[in-house]
Amino acid sequence: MLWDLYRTFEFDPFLFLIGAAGCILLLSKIHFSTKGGLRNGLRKPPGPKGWPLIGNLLDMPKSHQYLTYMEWRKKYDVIGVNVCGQPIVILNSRQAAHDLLVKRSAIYSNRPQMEVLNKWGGWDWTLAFMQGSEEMHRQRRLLNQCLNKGMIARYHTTIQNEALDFCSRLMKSPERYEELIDRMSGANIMSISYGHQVGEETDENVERIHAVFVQLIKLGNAGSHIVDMFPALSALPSWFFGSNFAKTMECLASLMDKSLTVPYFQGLREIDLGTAKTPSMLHTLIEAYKQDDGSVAHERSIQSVLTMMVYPEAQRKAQAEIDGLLKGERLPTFEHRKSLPYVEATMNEVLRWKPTLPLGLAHQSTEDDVYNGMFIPAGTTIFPNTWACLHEEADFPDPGAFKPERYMDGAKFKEGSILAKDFVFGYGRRACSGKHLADAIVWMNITLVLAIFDISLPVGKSGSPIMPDLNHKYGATTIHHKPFQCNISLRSESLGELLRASLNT
Ligand code: HEM
Repeated sequence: MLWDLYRTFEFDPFLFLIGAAGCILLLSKIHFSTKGGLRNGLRKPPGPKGWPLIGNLLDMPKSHQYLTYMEWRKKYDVIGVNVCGQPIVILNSRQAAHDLLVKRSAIYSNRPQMEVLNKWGGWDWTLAFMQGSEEMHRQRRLLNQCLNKGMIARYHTTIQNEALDFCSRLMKSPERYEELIDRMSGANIMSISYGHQVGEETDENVERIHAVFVQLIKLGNAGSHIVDMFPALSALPSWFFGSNFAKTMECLASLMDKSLTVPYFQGLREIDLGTAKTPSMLHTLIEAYKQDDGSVAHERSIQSVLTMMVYPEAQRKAQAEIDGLLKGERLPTFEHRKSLPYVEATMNEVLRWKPTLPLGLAHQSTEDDVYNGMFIPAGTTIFPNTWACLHEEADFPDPGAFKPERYMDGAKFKEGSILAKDFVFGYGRRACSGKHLADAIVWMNITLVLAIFDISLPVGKSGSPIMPDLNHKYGATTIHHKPFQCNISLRSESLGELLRASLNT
């Protein structure tokens, strides 16, 4: 990056002045926030000691941060660090996450400034990275109107049809499972948001969602870039941070612009022509803004394939439950959800085992606060360590193992079980707006795939099964499985017939 900087930088007195002003602001911010007084004998949240001015910059892990924070948790469940003057608090327990982000949601529901994404990456219209404002409340209200729990039943038919379509494509080309999961996630978003049916094989809207997601992984969470820590630096042109960075930003901004406008106008045209699929959110809220977050649901679906392959016992139990209810004569629908507790437990474990957003999305506090004698100043960035909340040995013995049985009481779903969905979709007033929709999409796809297919490990030349690498990659915000091979085959010809027949009805 420095090399790019030298190559592209030519001395410009105006830029020099801006840069100098930025540095002064930066130093004064560091000076005042590290000096920031503690009142009446209150203490700071504990954490590694750090250095003058840069604070804990050198202590911060470069990758898989949630695991390092879990290590630190052995000493403290609420950790305070300070990176170049920016106070950061990491909530390492269910109790702390609930106490602050849910119970005190009124003052912990801002987002840290995401200058890089919002200013250069064209994300300023997306709710997820918006700071508290009238527009943010308006968007949440609109989304809630379309996606509250009671509304989701309106989309059941669409979700079921997309899942059947996915299964029929999977039946023809099982080796393309990953690409097909991508298509299915995008297709759900497109039809539910805009009433737009995606094309036969490739669809530019779905491909765009995927491309945005790939760029986003590179950029990541709050504080991933120096400009997010010191917003004054955003007065500099993007090329100041390297030509690659500037190109990535340009590409992301153009993708984001098209993601907003292309499907929106396509949807309006389809409504006008009467060719739109209904019901869609666009139908409900012609003027509403839309969110493209199918990518997270995508990773959930991939992980369910992975777990079913590596944990065949869980797969067999879930299939036995489905067969016991439907006798191989019908395919599951949403009506069967309550009668399939082991499938529910399996889904809960898929969500818990490797939460896609292990540190959620960062929140920011808007008022000074005191928690258990610790002073948390306004403007603190708060990371809920969702991974730690769902990997607590006391709550989930042997937390690294995939065990749906944790939630079972005999043949019933155990009352009072800790539900992963209370954590993986975030907390309080900024919790995921699409959580009920995502819950329905993930359930339907897991259940149909279990009902129709067997997923197994591929066999190598020596005749022994090839185990996938279960270590995951961690982008700046999200967990990703490493590529793996698997065998997906129809459980029986009659199930294939049932699938073909349901596609024709
Ligand atoms: C399995 C799939 C999904 C997971 C695990 C997930 C998870 C999350 C998480 C952890 C957050 C941050 C919550 C917080 O700040 O505390 C979030 C925010 C958000 N999600 Fe999702 N999400 C999923 C699917 C969806 C879908 C399908 C949609 C849209 C239909 C959606 C729309 C949003 C929006 C709009 C926000 C921002 C809310 C705000 O900042 O006020 N999500 N999601």
